[in-house]
Amino acid sequence: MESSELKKIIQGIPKAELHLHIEGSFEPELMFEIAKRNKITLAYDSIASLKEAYKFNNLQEFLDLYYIGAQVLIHEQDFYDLTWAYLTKIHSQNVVHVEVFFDPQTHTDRGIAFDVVIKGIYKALEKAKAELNISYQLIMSYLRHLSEEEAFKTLESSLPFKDWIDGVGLDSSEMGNPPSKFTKVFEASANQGYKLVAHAGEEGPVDYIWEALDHLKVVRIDHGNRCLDDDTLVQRLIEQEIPLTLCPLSNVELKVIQKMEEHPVLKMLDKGLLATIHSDDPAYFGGYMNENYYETAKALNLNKEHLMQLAVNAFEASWLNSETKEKHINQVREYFRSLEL
Ligand code: HPA
Ligand SMILES: [Zn+2]
Repeated sequence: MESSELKKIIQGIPKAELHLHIEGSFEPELMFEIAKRNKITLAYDSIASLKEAYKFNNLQEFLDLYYIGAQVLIHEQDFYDLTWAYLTKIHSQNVVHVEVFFDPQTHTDRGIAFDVVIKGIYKALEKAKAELNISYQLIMSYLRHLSEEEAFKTLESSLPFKDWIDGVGLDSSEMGNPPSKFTKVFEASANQGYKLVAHAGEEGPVDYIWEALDHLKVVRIDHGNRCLDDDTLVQRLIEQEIPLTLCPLSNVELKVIQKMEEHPVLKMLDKGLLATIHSDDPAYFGGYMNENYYETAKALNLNKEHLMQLAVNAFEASWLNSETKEKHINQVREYFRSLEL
């Protein structure tokens, strides 16, 4: 397929984004603008020099910069502007449903109140629902490099806003911080009615995916690249229809894979896994949903059937109710049929 035709097809697909860290959508231009109004001096003297620093050898090198960037977010308006910028961007890419991660501890640890963070994010999400017709779910992620006790404090802080939060996740430095470290707080989160997901098998071993399933009882695995190392696990994921939210550009940028041609998503689709594609931290990894679809399709020579399957899988894997899921899936199928006319 010609590049321009492929791009046009991808643009037109109604898409769902299920793996997105709102702090990772912080574009350098907006970061400088917010830093300026909050009278914070960034360690980089220009947008160009900040972008120059976006070269990572692993997850930790990225996280170090991601947490520094987040430090300029102080007021509710900052969180609102960050979220609104992301939502208008994905609207331009025909993303119609999003499940957004936010990391409260990245902010509460610097003295920003939980309610400041969530109110800014929530108001932008509600505006997008009303004005851009984007449906959403909100997922509060615990930082796994911190203790379970600190995660419990975050759970406690979230309770006044329980109606705004749909689920909890687990992110940050994976190696040395296995899912089992958070068994109790995930159980307590489930008791509050939160749905459960966790990053597992991004850099970490296949055992971490098993732990996320067996100890945390998650309904979805974020990344999960490493599952192909274990046939028994693959069978389990297929039988229980556990989705994997893959992030191809992230995987290349963080050297989880050496090049896009090695990305496991096609093998996963061939095996019948519920694999989906998302952007993770688009401001840091060089692309939003369209760019992730495009680079993956180009490198793996994906055809229209594959693209359709990926788009359908994302709605299937979402937390939309079954009627709305069906509606979106039919729209995806109709779109691909219309391309053949
Ligand atoms: O890609 C990621 N992996 C783990 N933690 C994260 N926090 C933001 N992005 C990521
Ligand atoms: Zn992630």
